[in-house]
Amino acid sequence: MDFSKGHGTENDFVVLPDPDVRLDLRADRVAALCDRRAGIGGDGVLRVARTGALVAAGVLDAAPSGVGDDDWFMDYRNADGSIAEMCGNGVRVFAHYLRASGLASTDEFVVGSRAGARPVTVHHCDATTGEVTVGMGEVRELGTSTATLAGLDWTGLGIDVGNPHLACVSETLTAAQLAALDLTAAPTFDRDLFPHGVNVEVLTPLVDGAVDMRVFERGVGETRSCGTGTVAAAAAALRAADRADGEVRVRVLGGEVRVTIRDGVAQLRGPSVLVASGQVDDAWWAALDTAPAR
Ligand SMILES: N[C@@H](CCC[C@H](N)C(=O)O)C(=O)O
Repeated sequence: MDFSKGHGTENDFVVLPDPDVRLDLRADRVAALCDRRAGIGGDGVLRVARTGALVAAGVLDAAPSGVGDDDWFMDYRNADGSIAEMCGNGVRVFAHYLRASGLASTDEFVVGSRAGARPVTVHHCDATTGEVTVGMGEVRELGTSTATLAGLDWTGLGIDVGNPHLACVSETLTAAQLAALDLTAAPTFDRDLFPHGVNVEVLTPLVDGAVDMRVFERGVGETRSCGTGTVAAAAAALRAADRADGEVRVRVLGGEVRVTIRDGVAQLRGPSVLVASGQVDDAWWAALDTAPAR
């Protein structure tokens, strides 16, 4: 079984090319692959499959609107094996992988996701590095809510960008205070507003077009970046500054991305790095079937 390993602003993924959907990506197998000590390690898995093949295999009920059977589909899984609708950093790595491996032959194409079609533009690509803009679709505001994280209460804006976020802008928070927060424990949040869980972002206010952000991701824990989270953060930061549209540079632990929001629709631009490729050992993969439940 071939794999590649890549990251977008240090949000890292195991990329599994599986065009015809032969792999059974059970949650325990995904978690084993993402294990940083006993597996390859990653915040998630990106299965590279044809949309039609995922439907035929019963992984998807139907192709999402705007996604054709022959389009490549990013079948995204969180490190704990759960399925999420979208991954903004993942789409950049996915598009870079398709282009670098020759599976995509143009710089503009559509990537399928459970949240719908995500058009990408590959600005630069070689075997190792890429720079990609993703059309992230509609930014839907869900209203104000609160969460407890790092022992503190945060008020934020619930935002749906295909997956759920609570983006908390603190007007008094400095970058140094943000860096000092302990984000090891999972947040508590309003389960009525977020029945399927939520990704929680904490960020500084918009200054000179930029914010600093940290994130606790559903199904993963703290990550060094979250692309959909940066879109939610940008939307919340603009809203806190009484604006709806604009461009925001979002600084995360793993680097920086650029989010543009116009008329409620977002674009995300940022880097991708492909760091390794190889083969998952067949015996290790097969032994997962007899390993005790994790
Ligand atoms: N890291 C991703 C988001 C991955 C999904 C998220 N953990 C969820 O469960 O919604 C990104 O870059 O957007």
